[in-house]
Amino acid sequence: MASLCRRGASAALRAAVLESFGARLLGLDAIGARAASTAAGPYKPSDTVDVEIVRKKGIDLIHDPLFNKGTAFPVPERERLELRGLLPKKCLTMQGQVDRFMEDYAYGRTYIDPKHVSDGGVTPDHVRRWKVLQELQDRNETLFYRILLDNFVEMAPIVYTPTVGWACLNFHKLYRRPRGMYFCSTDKGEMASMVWNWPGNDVDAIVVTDGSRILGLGDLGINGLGIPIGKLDLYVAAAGFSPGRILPVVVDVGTNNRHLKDDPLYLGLSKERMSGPEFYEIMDELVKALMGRYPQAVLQFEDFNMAHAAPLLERYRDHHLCFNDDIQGTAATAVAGVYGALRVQGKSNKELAQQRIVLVGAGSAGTGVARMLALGMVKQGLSYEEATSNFWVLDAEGLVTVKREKQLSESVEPFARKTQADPEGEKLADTVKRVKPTVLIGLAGAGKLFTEEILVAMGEHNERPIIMPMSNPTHRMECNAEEAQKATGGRTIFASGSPCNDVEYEGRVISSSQANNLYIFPGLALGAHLGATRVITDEMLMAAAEALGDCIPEEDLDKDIVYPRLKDIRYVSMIVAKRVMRMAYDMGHLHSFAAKKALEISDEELELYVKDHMWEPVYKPLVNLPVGVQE
Ligand SMILES: NC(=O)C1=CN([C@@H]2O[C@H](COP(=O)(O)OP(=O)(O)OC[C@H]3O[C@@H](n4cnc5c(N)ncnc54)[C@H](OP(=O)(O)O)[C@@H]3O)[C@@H](O)[C@H]2O)C=CC1
Ligand SMILES: CC(=O)C(=O)O
Ligand SMILES: [Mg+2]
Repeated sequence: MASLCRRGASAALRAAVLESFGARLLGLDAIGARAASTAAGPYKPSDTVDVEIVRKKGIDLIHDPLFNKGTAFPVPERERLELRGLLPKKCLTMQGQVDRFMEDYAYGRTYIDPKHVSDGGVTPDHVRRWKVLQELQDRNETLFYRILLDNFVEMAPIVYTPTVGWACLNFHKLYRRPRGMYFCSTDKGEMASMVWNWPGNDVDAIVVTDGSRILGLGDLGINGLGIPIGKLDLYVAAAGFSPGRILPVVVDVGTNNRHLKDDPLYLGLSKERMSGPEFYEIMDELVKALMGRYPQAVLQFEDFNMAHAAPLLERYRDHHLCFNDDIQGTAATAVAGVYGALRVQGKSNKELAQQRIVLVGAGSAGTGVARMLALGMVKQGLSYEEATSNFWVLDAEGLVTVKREKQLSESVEPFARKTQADPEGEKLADTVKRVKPTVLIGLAGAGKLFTEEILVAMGEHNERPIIMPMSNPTHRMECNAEEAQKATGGRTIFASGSPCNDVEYEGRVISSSQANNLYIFPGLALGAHLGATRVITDEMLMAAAEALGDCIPEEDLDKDIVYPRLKDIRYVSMIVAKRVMRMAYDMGHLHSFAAKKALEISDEELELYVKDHMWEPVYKPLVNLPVGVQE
């Protein structure tokens, strides 16, 4: 069925769905939000207001961030839940709390010494804002997510890349209170019982890392837990997972980061990283423990190094509801971005098959992206071998060819160049000049690889070069938007892993887009979770990629924007989830009876189904009161 957002589709219908999202984002309470969905379709609960079951009272309730409302506890709840005297007299509305918080967030009272900020692209003010937000999350999650969702464009770079990179680098110094679970190789044999220490009986999404390749920052050991936390913040804000039903996990198998190992403040194992069969034994036990207690949860593997990322995915993907975000989420993101860029050029998805793609970084992300773009070309009629011949892939040793002496990994091997014309180990600049690619993608995490010379060459060979420096965080990107536009006379269609400002060039403002898997993983996981799909297949990922591409409004394509606006992230996640569920259904992987029913009725019905299963950051009543008393 046609997407609501496809070019030429009914703008009015799309606007109506967006508007109904907007109504929620603008602060309709639970009752109002339900009324909105009631008007639109049959997924309506009754007129009664659900009372949240909370087993705590008094100070314990205030100290539980999942239920705490702080100064917004209404008088009846203060009376019935033994809160009187524990809070200032004045009861604020949630909006009143938002206003107080935003003042602190925007102007700040904490001074951060610039010398404590070591990560390029992250300023002391980013760090201050990150701290203010963390403190709020530790106190009151509902308010935190309300604010994060309503200010997503401003705050995603704070809770996520690039600032989360700084937080991971400094995690051992910043650690104050626990969030998520820590498993260690020394816990071998105990994990199945340890997992029962987690307080939640229901978990819908788990993100796990071993910290071995955090963004482009390398091995950060258990400091890497900041990434599952940041990713799951986006699960909640972007896709409406419930904050009480997510679980960030780090598995400590040592670290090869000498600085951390030698640092007395480091909180993980100070020994060399484990590998080989021992590593897989630990992972098998961990996955079994997590899935044993939470068999319905989606498991996202995140930021595992190249040696383990693909093998772990292959180990579990056929019989677990899991995916690797760096390999698969990034791949779907890149496909959507290239489709978007082709449409900016006035071309259709079909012309993917005609692209010549140079891709720097032959790791988990790079080879995942190459494979999925190749599968996209296969969809347009090429054989897989023909498709792979459109790629030139480089790693730290230069162009990868079949002449490479060291053994190539299974994921790189299909992309190794086979012709005499392709010199083994060729430098990027030479490859770009020789091959004249239409698309240049960076996923090496090595900083400024797209030099002026390379960018100029891209501009010489293409009327509208497509340039995607996708590495993270900001200072590991291959180039920034300004460099790309300057070198190509403002003609680049640009998308980067971490956010870049739009560029002013010769009196024009040229848009920059963000090519980050944050557009895919929340909606993909939501679709898989709601559809109880049990596995996540290539077809579901391709459906997610196409859905994402279709979400770009016509008027944004005219401004060279190749991804949807971040302010519409919940809408995007809903569309991605919907298309993932539809594909799962077509492939016989949709096992949720309710989702199947909604899907069989109509596309709109399915959208409402997805929307109504998204958690909303609004205060729910904690005691039974007549409707209206809560606010
Ligand atoms: N935008 C997004 O959504 C995403 C971005 N990323 C980013 O992609 C980057 C890579 O991630 P991932 O693939 O998992 O990492 P890996 O460690 O698996 O792979 C890195 C690859 O880059 C190559 N490389 C390193 N230095 C250079 C260099 N100087 N010139 C050319 N190639 C080089 C490595 O080659 P060799 O093996 O020879 O050392 C390797 O092939 C990170 O910065 C990460 O943040 C990842 C996922 C999503
Ligand atoms: C975005 C992401 O997943 C990464 O940079 O690793
Ligand atoms: Mg990642």
